Amino acid sequence: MDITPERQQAANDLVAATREVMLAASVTDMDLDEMRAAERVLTEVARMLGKRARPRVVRAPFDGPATARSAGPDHPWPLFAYNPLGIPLQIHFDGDGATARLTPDALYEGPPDLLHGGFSAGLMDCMLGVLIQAQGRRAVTASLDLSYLRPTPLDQPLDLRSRIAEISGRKITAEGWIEHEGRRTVEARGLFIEIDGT
Ligand SMILES: CCCCCCCCCCCCCC(=O)SCCNC(=O)CCNC(=O)[C@H](O)C(C)(C)COP(=O)(O)OP(=O)(O)OC[C@H]1O[C@@H](n2cnc3c(N)ncnc32)[C@H](O)[C@@H]1OP(=O)(O)O
Repeated sequence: MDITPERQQAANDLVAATREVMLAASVTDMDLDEMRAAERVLTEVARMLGKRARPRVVRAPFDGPATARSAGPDHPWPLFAYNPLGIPLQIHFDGDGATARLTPDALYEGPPDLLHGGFSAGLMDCMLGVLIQAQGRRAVTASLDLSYLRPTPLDQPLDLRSRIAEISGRKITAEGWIEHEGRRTVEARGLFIEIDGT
């Protein structure tokens, strides 16, 4: 089925609403009966949506980040607009770098009141990988090293950054970091290998 702009917007709105439900379901303190009632509604919604489904989540076009990069820093590329499990990011490209701002909520908690380190790794993989994709290169992560320098808080704005460090043949090294109030909490360095593919 063709993805018209209206359909794309409806799918993105549905995913955003699902994310709200995920957060609400995780932190709700309702009575037992209310929780059961909510569960019945959600099960019904899942049945309704599943009546006609594709086997995989919709893929955004490969050249989307490159198009956003050519349009300039005021045209961010949205990540995980079709998948409520991903952490939604608006990635801005500026020359050889990328930036994003995120305020992680309770869904992403690891240690009490802090961002789970696995999510930090996922965010860094995305910031590095999408920056490479925005240069028109098809590459996969071969290795990703992280240093957790200090705790990363929830419910506070975080700045995410990435830049290309080196390109040598098929090997692309990129670096990234997460900042809170101007101090780095996480640093990452990843090796990406260009692959053939359409
Ligand atoms: C259709 C496709 C769509 C794709 C969309 C992409 C955009 C997505 C963007 C978002 C992405 C999101 C991110 C994701 O989620 S990507 C998903 C997670 N990553 C993977 O699943 C990758 C799995 N691994 C592989 O497929 C292969 O191992 C690759 C392709 C990486 C290399 O196997 P290949 O047989 O091709 O290469 P080679 O063995 O000839 O090695 C070549 C060179 O690389 C060096 N080397 C290799 N591995 C390592 C290592 N671990 N550490 C250090 N160095 C390593 C090696 O020494 C050699 O160097 P040199 O001797 O030449 O100096």
